[in-house]
Amino acid sequence: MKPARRRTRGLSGTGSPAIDTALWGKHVSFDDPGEEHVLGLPEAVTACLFDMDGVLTRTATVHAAAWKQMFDDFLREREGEGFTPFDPVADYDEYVDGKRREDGTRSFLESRGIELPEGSPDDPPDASTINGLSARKNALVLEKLREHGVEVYPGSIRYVRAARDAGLRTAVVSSSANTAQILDAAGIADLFDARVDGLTAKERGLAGKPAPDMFLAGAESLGVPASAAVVFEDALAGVEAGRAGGFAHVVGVDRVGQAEALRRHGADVVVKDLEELL
Ligand SMILES: O=P(O)(O)OC[C@H]1O[C@@H](O)[C@H](O)[C@@H](O)[C@@H]1O
Repeated sequence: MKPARRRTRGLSGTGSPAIDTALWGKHVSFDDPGEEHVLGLPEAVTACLFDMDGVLTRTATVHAAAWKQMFDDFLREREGEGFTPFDPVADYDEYVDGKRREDGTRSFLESRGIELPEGSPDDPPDASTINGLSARKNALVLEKLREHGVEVYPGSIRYVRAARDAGLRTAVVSSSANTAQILDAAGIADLFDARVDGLTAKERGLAGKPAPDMFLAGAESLGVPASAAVVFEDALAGVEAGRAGGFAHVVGVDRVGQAEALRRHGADVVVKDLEELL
C-alpha cells in the first residue's frame, strides 16, 4: 500500500525553519519545511489503529462509573462503611483503563492487596471471584449504555473519515468485549476495515494491553507491519502497548488531563482531540 499523500503547505521560500508543529504537542522537525504530513502522521504510515472507549466513543466515563459502582459495593460489603472508595479517575487510569475486563478487576484488587479466586467465565454476578466481579461490572455497563445510549467524539469521527479519504486503512483495537455492539449503536462500524476486541483476543489467546499483541493483530489484519501503523489511545495501558509494539507513531488522546502520564507511558504526541490533527 502506498504511503498517505502529502500535501504542500505553501511555506517554501518563506524562510521558515523546519516546521515546529505545535500541533503535535512536542517538537517534531520535518525535513522539508514546505510540506505537511497528512493528518499529522509520519510519512511511512499507511494504517491507523484506533482504541474505542475514550478515543472514538464517550464510553470511558461509562466504564469508569460502572467500575466504581461495582468495586465500592464489593469493598463496602467486605470492609464496612469505612472502606476507601474506588477513585474513578486515579484508580481507573492506573489499574483498569484500557485493560481487558478480568485484567482490570485483578489489577485493582491487587492494588488493595485483595486476592480472590479466578472462578470461571460463567460465574454469576454475585460470585466473589474475579470472573464474578467482572460479570457484575459488565451488567452495570450494559445497563448504563441501554439507558444513555452511545455518544461519539465528532472530532475523532471526522479524523477517521479523513484518514480513509487519504487512503489509510483503519482498524478498531479495543479491549472491550462489547466493541461490536458499541460501534453498531454509535453507527460507525462501517468506518473500519478490521476489528480486534476483547472477544477476539480471548478466542485467539492474545495477551491484553499493555502487551502489544492486540495492536499487532490489528496491523496484521490490515496487512501492514507495525512500522507502518499509528496507534491512537487514551489509556496508559494502551499507549504502553503501542510503544511496546514498535509502531510508527503513538498518539495519546488526553480526555482527562493526564498528558504527562501518557507521554511517560509511550505517547509520541498528545492531543486533546483528534480534531487537532486535521
Ligand atoms: O467490560 P468490557 O466492555 O469488555 O471492556 C473492558 C475494558 O475496555 C476498555 O476499552 C476500557 O478502557 C475499560 O474501561 C474496560 O473496562
